[in-house]
Amino acid sequence: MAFFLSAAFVYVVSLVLLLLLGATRRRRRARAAAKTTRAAGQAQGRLMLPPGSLGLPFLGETLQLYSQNPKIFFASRLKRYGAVFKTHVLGCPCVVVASPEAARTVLVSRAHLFRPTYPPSKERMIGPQALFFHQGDYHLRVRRAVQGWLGPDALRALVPDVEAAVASTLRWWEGRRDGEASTFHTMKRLTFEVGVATIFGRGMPEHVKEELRRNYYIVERGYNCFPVPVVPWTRYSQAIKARKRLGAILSGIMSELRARGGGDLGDDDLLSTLMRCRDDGGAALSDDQVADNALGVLFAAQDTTASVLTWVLKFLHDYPKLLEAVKAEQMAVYEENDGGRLPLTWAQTRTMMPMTNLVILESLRMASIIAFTFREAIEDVEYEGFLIPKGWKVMPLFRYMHHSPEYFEDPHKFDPSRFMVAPKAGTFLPFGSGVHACPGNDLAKLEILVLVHRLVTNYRYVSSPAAAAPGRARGPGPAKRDRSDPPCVACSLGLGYQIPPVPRVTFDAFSSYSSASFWFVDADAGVACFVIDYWQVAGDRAER
Ligand code: HEM
Repeated sequence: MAFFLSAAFVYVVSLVLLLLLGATRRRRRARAAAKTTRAAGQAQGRLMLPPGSLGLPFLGETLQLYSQNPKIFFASRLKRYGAVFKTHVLGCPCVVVASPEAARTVLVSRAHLFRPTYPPSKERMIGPQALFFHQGDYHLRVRRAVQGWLGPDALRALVPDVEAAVASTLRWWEGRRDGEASTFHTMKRLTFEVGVATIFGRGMPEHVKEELRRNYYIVERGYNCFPVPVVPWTRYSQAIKARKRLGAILSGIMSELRARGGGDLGDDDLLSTLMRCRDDGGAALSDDQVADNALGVLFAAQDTTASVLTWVLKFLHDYPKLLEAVKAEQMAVYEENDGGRLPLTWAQTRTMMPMTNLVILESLRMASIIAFTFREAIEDVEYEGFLIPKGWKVMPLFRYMHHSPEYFEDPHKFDPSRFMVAPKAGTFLPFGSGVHACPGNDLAKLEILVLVHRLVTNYRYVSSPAAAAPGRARGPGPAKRDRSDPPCVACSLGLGYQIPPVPRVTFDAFSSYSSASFWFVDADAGVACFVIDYWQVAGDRAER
């Protein structure tokens, strides 16, 4: 027996050593390949393109990207070529960068050489004058206005609105029966409410809000569809029409604001802040510019935050000890607020919720809902001896860095305590970096903190027996509160919902709605894929 044990031990140790050796060799080979390419270029007195393959003519490597898990597509090339490589996907030659240094170069230190780039159909849908698509003076001016409005003073005043939106969303969720509302859709309701309060202030009449919501969702449904504008019944055409209606709604609101204020606009929302925004010569933004930016912010704020909220709830559900710790700190706030009778304050969200904050950071890392971004080189750029030609796309891979063992020990483990020590600079970029970094990050965190506070102090997680029935997936959702339960305890979970018939997905456990909607042309399918993927993975785990 002792002999077998020691043989097994020797076998395991040798296997581990061999694996480590293999990984080191692969890394060394990738570095050598990059060095050889660079040296060959230097010898000929010219810059070389980064290593990698441009694949087939026209198609590039798009088929490879779509026919496998994107994570594997990128990981295999990163292993072979190193942290900077070329490829050709979705019709564009592209340089992929996956090191903090390269990401910093593209997004921060030489950001002026790389402009943000989106497909024209997406620009048209959001509004071509929205700040995401610009750089230079116009971008800076609008960004200053948006950033100012999402700064600490504005957020402090916004806490009651976020609390009210959270309370009404949870009340709405509580009343739903199984199958009526997934977590993600419910979180989207919440983020829409908060977005509207932030952009348009408190006084928006309910019927205008409803029109806004109706048209917004039509736009959203068409956002990821193949753009066929001439055929009137496609989702894309419908979305373009709805976008025009949204522009008209905003125009009406602006006229009303002007009429009411006689030109002296109030300052309690983002819309009026944008209307007051002037350039150095004193010229105001046009109504189209204001509308594109207001709707752009609504768009940027919604699915991102709803996605992260969904992941936070999933992780709290999966790690009961963490849930207990989060609940303990939230109950302290609840008690300080006289059993929830007093409103939450900005100061409480900043100082009394350290554990919840760590859970949010770790959820942002694990889910990495914005897996990457795109830029385009506006001239030939030299990076570390390589050429990034003018017009090529550049793709910083955030998720790859967030899941790299080089920067995060045991990266697939959900461990909020890792954030008690700040990560190495430039390795954790859930909100991007540089001139286009997310100005809404504090608002997003505020929404999550307020939701978690309300949820864990008023509800409890339960498992619905219906959820386990064959053909149904168990997902986080509302279960009717059992009045015999002690009040003010944790969160009700356990909705079962019918899985809609959608294509299988090939994501790993930490794919997300946002990336799913990127890979699938249909936004609804994207939502369903996310739900299926996530619960299938949960099921697999339970069987192990
Ligand atoms: C957890 C939620 C969120 C995540 C993960 C997120 C992530 C990001 C990222 C990665 C970028 C940079 C994209 C790039 O460099 O190409 C970005 C930009 C942006 N985000 Fe967010 N975001 C979130 C919530 C919000 C919210 C709540 C708002 C507004 C209320 C917002 C407004 C914006 C805007 C306006 C930009 C463009 C900034 C510019 O181009 O200057 N985001 N976001």
